[in-house]
Amino acid sequence: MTTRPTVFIDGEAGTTGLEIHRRLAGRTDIEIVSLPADSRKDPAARRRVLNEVDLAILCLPDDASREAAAMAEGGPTRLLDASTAFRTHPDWVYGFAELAPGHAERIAAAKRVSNPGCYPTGGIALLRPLVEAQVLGDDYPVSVHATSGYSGGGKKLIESYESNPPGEDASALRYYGLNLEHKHVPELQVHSRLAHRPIFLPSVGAWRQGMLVAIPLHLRALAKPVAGPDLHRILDDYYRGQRLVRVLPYVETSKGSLGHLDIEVLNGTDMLELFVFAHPGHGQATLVARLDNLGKGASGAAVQNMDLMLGLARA
Ligand SMILES: NC(=O)C1=CN([C@@H]2O[C@H](COP(=O)(O)OP(=O)(O)OC[C@H]3O[C@@H](n4cnc5c(N)ncnc54)[C@H](OP(=O)(O)O)[C@@H]3O)[C@@H](O)[C@H]2O)C=CC1
Ligand SMILES: CC(=O)N[C@@H](CCC(=O)OP(=O)(O)O)C(=O)O
Repeated sequence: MTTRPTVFIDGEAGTTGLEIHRRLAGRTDIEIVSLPADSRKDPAARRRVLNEVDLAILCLPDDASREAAAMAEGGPTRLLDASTAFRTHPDWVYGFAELAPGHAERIAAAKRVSNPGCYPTGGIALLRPLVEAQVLGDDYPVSVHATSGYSGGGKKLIESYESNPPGEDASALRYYGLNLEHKHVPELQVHSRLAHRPIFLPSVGAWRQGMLVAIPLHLRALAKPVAGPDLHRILDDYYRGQRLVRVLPYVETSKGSLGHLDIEVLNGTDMLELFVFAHPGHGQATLVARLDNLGKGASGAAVQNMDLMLGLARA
């Protein structure tokens, strides 16, 4: 009889932890280890389990993740962290399997993997192939405009939107991160391989889940003389054969075709869709990523990384 790998979800009662649980329900190739509800925040109980299982998935606030990683330091347990704490840490492998050729294998071999942020998943997926192709110079002044369903804000923001009456945070749509200090900027810059900090303008609104990430480009400012179809071909080649990243057909906007994208289309899936819109006459393009912030933007990516790390099928 073969033993099944054991998996502990630290923070299993939170938004990301519950979604991972839901995705793993019914899986017979792993064994989920849980703490009783009354000891799920007990440091001694967590330390014990964190050193017993094959893989621990940390779905905790940053400080609690750092604390859990310290508890598991030196032990045999492999860690997959959903927080922002280690996403640019040199000892941790960034958990975006489609980042570059061979990257899924790096995740599979790693002892420490950091699951990407939801917004950077879209931004990096669009930028990295163009930087690698030296079409987008690493010094291009990148701006990323993105919008997310409120579940991206975790339990507190969900309660605010779903309580009756709604909390004061529950606006129809609001910009935030206007201090240009959003926690996702470092990973967006590092893993896109940009020389300078991108400007990142996030927004959140009154739908539960679903995310769009848009990057406008002036074609004349690119490092090579390329047109919209070239940008599309680079992305299409880069992600060919990937199960969870789909590059949609090129859209030449001057031909009056598709001029809008809906945000909730991928909800409940782990898919990431990439679009290139360009207007040759104006020399302008918009790259867009669409995803479910709780899917490929969080729990879906975590399960994909878990499968890679444990050598289970599907990844
Ligand atoms: N929501 C999202 O779309 C995404 C979130 N993330 C990241 O995942 C992590 C979790 O986020 P999210 O699920 O949204 O957050 P939530 O606030 O929904 O859940 C966090 C969970 O961690 C528990 N917790 C807090 N401190 C401790 C501790 N010291 N020991 C044990 N458990 C603790 C909380 O307990 P209690 O229930 O008592 O509050 C809660 O259940 C964060 O780092 C976030 O940045 C990543 C990608 C997307
Ligand atoms: C709408 C909203 O508040 N979103 C969160 C990001 C959610 C997310 O996925 O970020 P992490 O992966 O880093 O937790 C924010 O902007 O802080």
